[in-house]
Amino acid sequence: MSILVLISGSGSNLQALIDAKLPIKHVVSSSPTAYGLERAQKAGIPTSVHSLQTYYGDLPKTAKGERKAARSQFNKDLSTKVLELKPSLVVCAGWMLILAPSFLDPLAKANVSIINLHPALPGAFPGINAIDRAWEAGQKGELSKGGVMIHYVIAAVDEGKPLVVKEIDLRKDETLDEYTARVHQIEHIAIVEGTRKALEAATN
Ligand SMILES: Nc1nc2c(c(=O)[nH]1)N[C@@H](CN(C=O)c1ccc(C(=O)N[C@@H](CCC(=O)O)C(=O)O)cc1)CN2
Ligand SMILES: NCC(=O)N[C@@H]1O[C@H](COP(=O)([O-])[O-])[C@@H](O)[C@H]1O
Repeated sequence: MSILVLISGSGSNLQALIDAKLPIKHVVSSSPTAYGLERAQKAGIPTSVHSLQTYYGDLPKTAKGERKAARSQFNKDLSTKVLELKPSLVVCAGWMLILAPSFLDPLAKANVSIINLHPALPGAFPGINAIDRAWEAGQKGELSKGGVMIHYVIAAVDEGKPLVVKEIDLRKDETLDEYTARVHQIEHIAIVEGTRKALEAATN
């Protein structure tokens, strides 16, 4: 049993997985400057970088067709790299790119599940900046609960079946930084719990 972790940034959730002694086989970062790469290397975990910018090269943003093709190849090549490493499970721990069917389909065919950490409750604030959006809704009195979930990854972003859901109360007298710090604390618990659950499901 082993997991492959996808990251894009600081890697504090990767660090939670490392500290919990989960069987991490490899870490792939979408960014060559992600601090999470240093965390993995310090823990003796092999790493690699798979950068979308490398596939885009000098293509201008107006070259929509060529960029779409490049992004599909990025996803296909990522699936090849991942499947060559034969993980039991892929964990998106702050992976900040939407995964295309050219990645999802080969993994589904190989029965390799993918899970993701998302800092919101099921059905709320899909996509990026979910922490800020939840906090703002709380400040406006529109929402009393934020949260964190670990969910299976499907093509529809952040709509896969939840594995772990943890609610967090939204407080009017709390700054964004204070709320964010609480969310991160819960994330680090949820990602270990969710990864253990998904690993168990993958082996049964
Ligand atoms: N097909 C799926 N891909 C991903 C999922 C998913 O559920 N299905 N979860 C995400 C993680 N994530 C939220 O939890 C997320 C990350 C990034 C984005 C996004 O819009 N990315 C943009 C780039 C954003 C930017 O850099 O400013 C993009 O990919 O073009 C949405 C959701 C992981 N992938
Ligand atoms: N939609 C996904 C998303 O927004 N994920 C966010 O990326 C961060 C990664 O932090 P890390 O690199 O320190 O683990 C996490 O805090 C999580 O909220």
